[in-house]
Amino acid sequence: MPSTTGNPLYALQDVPGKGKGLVAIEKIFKGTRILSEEPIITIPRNELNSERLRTTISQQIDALSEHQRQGFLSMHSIYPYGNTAEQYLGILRTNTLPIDTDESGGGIFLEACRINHACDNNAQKGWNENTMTHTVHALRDINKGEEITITYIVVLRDRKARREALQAKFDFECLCPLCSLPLEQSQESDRRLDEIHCLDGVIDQLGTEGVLSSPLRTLRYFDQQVLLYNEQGREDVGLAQAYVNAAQIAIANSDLARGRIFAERAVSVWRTALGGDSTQAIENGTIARDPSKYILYGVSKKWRTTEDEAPSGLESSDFEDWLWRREKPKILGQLANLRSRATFPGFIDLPDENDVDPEFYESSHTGRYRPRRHWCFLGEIVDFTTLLRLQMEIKDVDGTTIPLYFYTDSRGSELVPAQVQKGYTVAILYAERHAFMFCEPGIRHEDPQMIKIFPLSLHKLLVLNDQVQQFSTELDGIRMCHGCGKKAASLHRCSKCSSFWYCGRACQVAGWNEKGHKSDCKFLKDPDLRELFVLKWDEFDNHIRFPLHATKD
Ligand SMILES: C[S@@+](CC[C@H](N)C(=O)[O-])C[C@H]1O[C@@H](n2cnc3c(N)ncnc32)[C@H](O)[C@@H]1O
Repeated sequence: MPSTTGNPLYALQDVPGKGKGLVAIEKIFKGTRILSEEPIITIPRNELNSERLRTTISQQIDALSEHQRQGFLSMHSIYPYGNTAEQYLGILRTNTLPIDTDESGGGIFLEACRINHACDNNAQKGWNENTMTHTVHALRDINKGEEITITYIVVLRDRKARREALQAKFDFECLCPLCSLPLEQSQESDRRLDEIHCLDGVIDQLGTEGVLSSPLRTLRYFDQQVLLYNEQGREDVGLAQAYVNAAQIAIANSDLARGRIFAERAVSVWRTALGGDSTQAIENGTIARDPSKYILYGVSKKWRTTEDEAPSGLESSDFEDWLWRREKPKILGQLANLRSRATFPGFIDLPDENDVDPEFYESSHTGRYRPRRHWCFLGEIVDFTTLLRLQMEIKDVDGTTIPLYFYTDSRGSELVPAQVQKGYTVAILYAERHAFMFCEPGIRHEDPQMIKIFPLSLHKLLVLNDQVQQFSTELDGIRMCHGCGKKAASLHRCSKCSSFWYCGRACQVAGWNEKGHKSDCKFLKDPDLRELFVLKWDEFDNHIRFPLHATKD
């Protein structure tokens, strides 16, 4: 049967196991508006009185043309009925699509309501408040003879959750390609969809605080969501929203270059999914043209760039690294850098102990979460006291002072008193943010093997790190002499710390006396400190512990 509105793109046909459905009668290209339709019946938004609701709906049905009435009555209902009023209600409950106006919250559309569900839907439904119509757009190319499908589920979760929701609300078992994947692939897809959902929760919780006080961490979430959408092959409203969020965070932090690109990408997805005349495409188009129009523009100046600062000529993966502010993966043979915020995060960037922060954790094949990589919090002891337990005030790389409480079995007395000194630096593996009942958030330390105190200030440690980066790194067999700065292949290393290299005796003396190696050598002799530099922080097999070199062995 051809479309009742004379739309040449599809026809209403019997679809085995699903009743009727819309089927493409010619190839429909991605982004095509498949239909744009006004409701024949609208459901009042604020009518709570069921009697009045029934009357309003009956009046609308009585006013339908014969053709519309036939169409309405032929729609599927999953509810049994004993009289006409119940029959109408059953059809409405099975078929209503959302409308977003002050007066009405949903409605019946002669054609759009005939579209069946698939969890890997090839089309997107949406209410367009500018045209006051329900629209359906192709999310990908749809072949002639292929059924047009939308999703009935607002948040797409794992297969089990989807199955339960569809059974309960629409009384059918979904056998779409996504639900029919072999077990292993289905589990992979479940993991991705659940992770996207979990990230939505984390992002909601962070709210504007995430945009301003920990923008990089929040941006990582959107980055991860986009990667997951791409892996899943979904280009829908969720992906568009992730780009909108990324644009907002960039622009709020004055990064106009990235803000514009994210907004452009959002517009492109909104256009495909909802059309160029949708409010979403129009509003984000305005931001893409002039990102400084965004209301939160410049609330922080942290990432300031101008609109034309985007690099040109980069390989696509390098461009994405730039766009998402990803830290470059280390070149093999390079040393870990203690200034890397991904590996040595400040307190604000640590995972919250009550969340499964996807930047730090991933689900393993056993279904449990495990760290994606190792990380280590560094903080300098500003003060400490022992009342019931050892407690410290420590200052992180951002200068933020936070409490550290020892909840180890020995309540901190396992530490040698000489190690616990103001001005020394505490390193805590896999640290997480803890909300204490009695004071501001900090770190609750439980496992004695996760902590180490280095006898130097955080500033000194970072300066030493810079030296190590310069003088310990080998590139193509070449190192730099710590004494004179000359680069050569045949240098001799300091036999005490094995970390710095010299042309010969004279350079070693110069390094020792004039360039501070006399004191640095003492610190670098500590194998745990050296391990901080050589550990492969990005490769997680098992948890590491102090002493680090023993873990490695
Ligand atoms: C809004 S109606 C869709 C149009 C309906 N097939 C018809 O003939 O009018 C929703 C109903 O269609 C059927 N349906 C939709 N998607 C389906 C699917 N993927 N598999 C089986 N039945 C489906 C279910 O009976 C569901 O309650």
